[in-house]
Amino acid sequence: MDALETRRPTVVVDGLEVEYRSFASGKAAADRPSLLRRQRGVRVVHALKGVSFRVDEGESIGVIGHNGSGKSTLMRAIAGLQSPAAGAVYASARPALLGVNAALIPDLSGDKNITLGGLALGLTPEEVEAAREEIVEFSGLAEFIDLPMKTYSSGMQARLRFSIAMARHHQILLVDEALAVGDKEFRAKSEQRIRDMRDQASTVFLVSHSMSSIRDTCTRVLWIDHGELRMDGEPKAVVKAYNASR
Ligand SMILES: Nc1ncnc2c1ncn2[C@@H]1O[C@H](COP(=O)(O)OP(=O)(O)OP(=O)(O)O)[C@@H](O)[C@H]1O
Repeated sequence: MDALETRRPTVVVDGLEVEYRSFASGKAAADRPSLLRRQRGVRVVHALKGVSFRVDEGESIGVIGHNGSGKSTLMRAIAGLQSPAAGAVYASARPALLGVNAALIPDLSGDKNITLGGLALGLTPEEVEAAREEIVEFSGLAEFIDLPMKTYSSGMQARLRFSIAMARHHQILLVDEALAVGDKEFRAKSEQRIRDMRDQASTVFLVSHSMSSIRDTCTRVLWIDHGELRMDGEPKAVVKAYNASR
């Protein structure tokens, strides 16, 4: 049998379109009569315009593109948090989105947030206890773990979130820029963890503006440009083309 035929698809994105509608405000909108404002003030942003690709188990997919190109929207749509205006997303398991904005409670200590985050991920209280030491160690925050999370820097908060999320095996993991805020040492550790997950046949999506993270971690790269899939291929080639376009 051909090697391609033995690979199992984990995520299929088919003609995905996403639109955001929002009301304009400010002087231009205020100058118009209210009825017109409602009609004319609606802004429609076509954030994804017919994106299609298929991902197989064991692939780690880098997602790159300029600010506002639609990368986070794509992650949210794959996670099921954003409904498509057209097209569809199919996944072999429930994708877990790890973003810098994942909800933990700032007033609670890092330690209490480990409990909260672990339970939110679907771990049992016993599994949270079993994982606690490793989470604290991976985060490198042992001396701060009893302090409220709001006293942490954004990098420290991101480290804790990433460490909690990694306590559970995910068949499909979406990482949106979480690595960018950690320091160099933590980034190297996190990238290794992502490679390990890939070796365990999980599928990882990594959104990043760091081309070195993308090259070191991913087996394939999607370049999203103005809501369209501009290039899909081998990391070195896609990163080179992207850099040349800037
Ligand atoms: N909630 C929203 N309401 C209206 N427009 C939105 C919303 N979220 C995103 N957009 C718009 O959709 C487009 C794509 O945004 P998205 O956040 O997916 O881009 P991105 O590639 O992740 O950007 P960045 O690299 O800056 O994080 C942008 O034009 C943005 O302004």
